[in-house]
Amino acid sequence: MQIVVVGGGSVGLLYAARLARSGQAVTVVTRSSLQSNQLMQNGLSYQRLDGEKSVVSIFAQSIEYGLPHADVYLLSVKQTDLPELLPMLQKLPASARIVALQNGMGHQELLAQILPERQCFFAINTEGARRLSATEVMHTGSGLLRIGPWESGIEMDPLIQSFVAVLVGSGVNARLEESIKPYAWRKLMANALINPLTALFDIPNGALLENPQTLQLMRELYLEASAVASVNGQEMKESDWQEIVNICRNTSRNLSSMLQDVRRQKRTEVEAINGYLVKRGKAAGIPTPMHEVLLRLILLKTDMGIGKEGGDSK
Ligand SMILES: NC(=O)C1=CN([C@@H]2O[C@H](COP(=O)(O)OP(=O)(O)OC[C@H]3O[C@@H](n4cnc5c(N)ncnc54)[C@H](OP(=O)(O)O)[C@@H]3O)[C@@H](O)[C@H]2O)C=CC1
Ligand SMILES: CC(C)(CO)C(=O)C(=O)O
Repeated sequence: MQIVVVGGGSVGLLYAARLARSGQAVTVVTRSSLQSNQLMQNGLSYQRLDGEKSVVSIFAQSIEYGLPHADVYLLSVKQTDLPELLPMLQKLPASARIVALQNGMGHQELLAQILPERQCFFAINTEGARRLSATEVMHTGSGLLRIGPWESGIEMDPLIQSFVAVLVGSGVNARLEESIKPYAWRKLMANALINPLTALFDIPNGALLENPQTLQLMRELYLEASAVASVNGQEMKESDWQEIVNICRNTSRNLSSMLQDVRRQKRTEVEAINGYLVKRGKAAGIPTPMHEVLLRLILLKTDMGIGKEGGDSK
């Protein structure tokens, strides 16, 4: 099976490394030719959860040459970068399958505008990853990669079934689901609690659980978001709150993707996460003042360049 990972960031490099390490035909499509050249020359350095390091040979090319032929395209760019890929995705042959693994919401609607439902699949990832440089990635938290169609009722696709089997064979904790939508809502809730707080306070995920104040903030944000989820047909249970706490615990060393963005002074996904909850809340007449404040604080923090660090060597 030919696999293309679009986006050589934290998550893209994590899965590319694991697939390539087990001998799969995988190509990383990067934004810059500098990164693709470095990957081709130096290989991809991958640090496992247990600390073991290895360098994996990998194919890479820059997006300026378009998308190479593949059976499955794993889209691991941010929500904010998806729109610019749409013209290329629209030209893919009908046999190709897309798996979009963005956090937040909005990607499903975008892809549905350009591709038939039978070509589009979605992934919800609770694994933690951190790109250390253009050619180095570290696995920072254990989790699960759920893959499936957005809604149930779609006949299972053999190519996607094989893709999940290939991931599992590569040691990835991957699972095929009948419908991703309920998981996407639950992941949205988790990201709406974890990401902006870790980005604001510049702390790893696990630190949120160490202070009763942050835990209380998370709980109140959860209750606000649950009301929005409920009017959208997603009833949250106490176990869903527990699951968010578990994600925090299992990725305790991880710097959330939003904190990584703030540090690198990149646009964050806050509009697709807390912003989405605020928008859906407004449409249903449900107040979401805490999510609205977080949304504005993160936008401000990025605008003002607060939290910037040296960044990686990309
Ligand atoms: N990091 C984590 O632990 C987790 C992240 N996620 C989600 O996974 C998704 C990816 O996140 P993450 O890996 O952290 O993000 P990163 O920003 O680390 O990686 C995204 C990569 O996509 C590249 N890119 C952007 N546009 C293009 C393009 N047009 N063509 C080719 N490459 C492009 C970026 O290049 P450049 O750097 O040059 O901009 C960057 O390398 C997000 O939706 C995130 O929320 C989910 C779970 C955990
Ligand atoms: C799972 C989690 C919270 C890991 O940090 C994540 O999705 C992110 O950072 O965006």
